[in-house]
Amino acid sequence: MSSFIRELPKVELHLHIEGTLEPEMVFYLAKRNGITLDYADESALRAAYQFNDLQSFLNIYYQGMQVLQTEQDFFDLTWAYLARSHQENVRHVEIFFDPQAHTERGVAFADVVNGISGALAKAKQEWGLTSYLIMSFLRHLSQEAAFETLQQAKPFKSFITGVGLDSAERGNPPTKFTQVFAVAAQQGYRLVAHAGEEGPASYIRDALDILKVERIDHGVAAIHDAPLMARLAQERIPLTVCPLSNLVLKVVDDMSEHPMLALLHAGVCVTVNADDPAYFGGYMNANYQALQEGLGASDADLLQLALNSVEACWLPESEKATLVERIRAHGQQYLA
Ligand code: HPA
Ligand SMILES: [Zn+2]
Repeated sequence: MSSFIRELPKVELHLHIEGTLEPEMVFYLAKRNGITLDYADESALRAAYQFNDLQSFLNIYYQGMQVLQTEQDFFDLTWAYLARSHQENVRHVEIFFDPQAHTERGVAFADVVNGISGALAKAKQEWGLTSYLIMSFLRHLSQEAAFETLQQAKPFKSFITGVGLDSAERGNPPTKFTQVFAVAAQQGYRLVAHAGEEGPASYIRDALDILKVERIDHGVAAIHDAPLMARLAQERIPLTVCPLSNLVLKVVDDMSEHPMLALLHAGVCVTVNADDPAYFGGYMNANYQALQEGLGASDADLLQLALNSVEACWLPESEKATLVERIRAHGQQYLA
């Protein structure tokens, strides 16, 4: 790992907190909560992390998170992620959580949000690590279920900045959630959606034009649609791209075929993110490193990607300016 990458100030915009659940914590929480697991030990669990596509990952992902039961569990999970991020010089994060994956199992919405928010507040206090929380609807469930979740979120509105859309993409188009996104916007949530990960470029268009999202999560399918790519570049619509995720879930066959640099050099506001790092082999630094070693990204490319993340994030302009200054100073130190 180069010191350029390690010391680069970073912003993370596409991270599922449940996707940071490391096998060690699965076993620790299972024991604490009196849950028996189907795996003998941590390495047996890790060995089950063999994915062919998004669905094969989601099956393991929803299974693993069943050890998350109490507010303290959500606090500990989030705290471990933030400590790791702080170590990797991540300065600001905008993270997803999947409330329906927990309330469906009988966990209280309040326990989920209070646990996560408590850790976010502590990281801000201790390290100045800033954050926003994004509530993601599961797209394999109905729009009605999403409406119920939006209702449950009402008392916690001050802790939740945005609404997103994740889980199984194919067959669950953005248009399935048109009304609930419109109501969420009226309530003051900012909007994002996963689109164009496994699904077609048309899902990216529909997320923009029908759901009215301001950022696309993944969006790599845009590489197959030249007019869409031109529009993304022209309007500087951010894509929160996740290189190691795309490799592990076989969205690309090899990192050398990843569209990140083609999108970057076409002027699209692409950003680097970890998605579900416990499952995909690495956190932020590992994703930057994969782009450098596997795709041949230069330090100047990585610097631009980090600047794009600041442009794409939801911090107030004054805080963005501070981050831009730090990243540029880092560039001057290394690239002069
Ligand atoms: O990458 C993802 N795609 C869709 N749903 C998800 N839920 C967690 N990670 C993902
Ligand atoms: Zn994701």
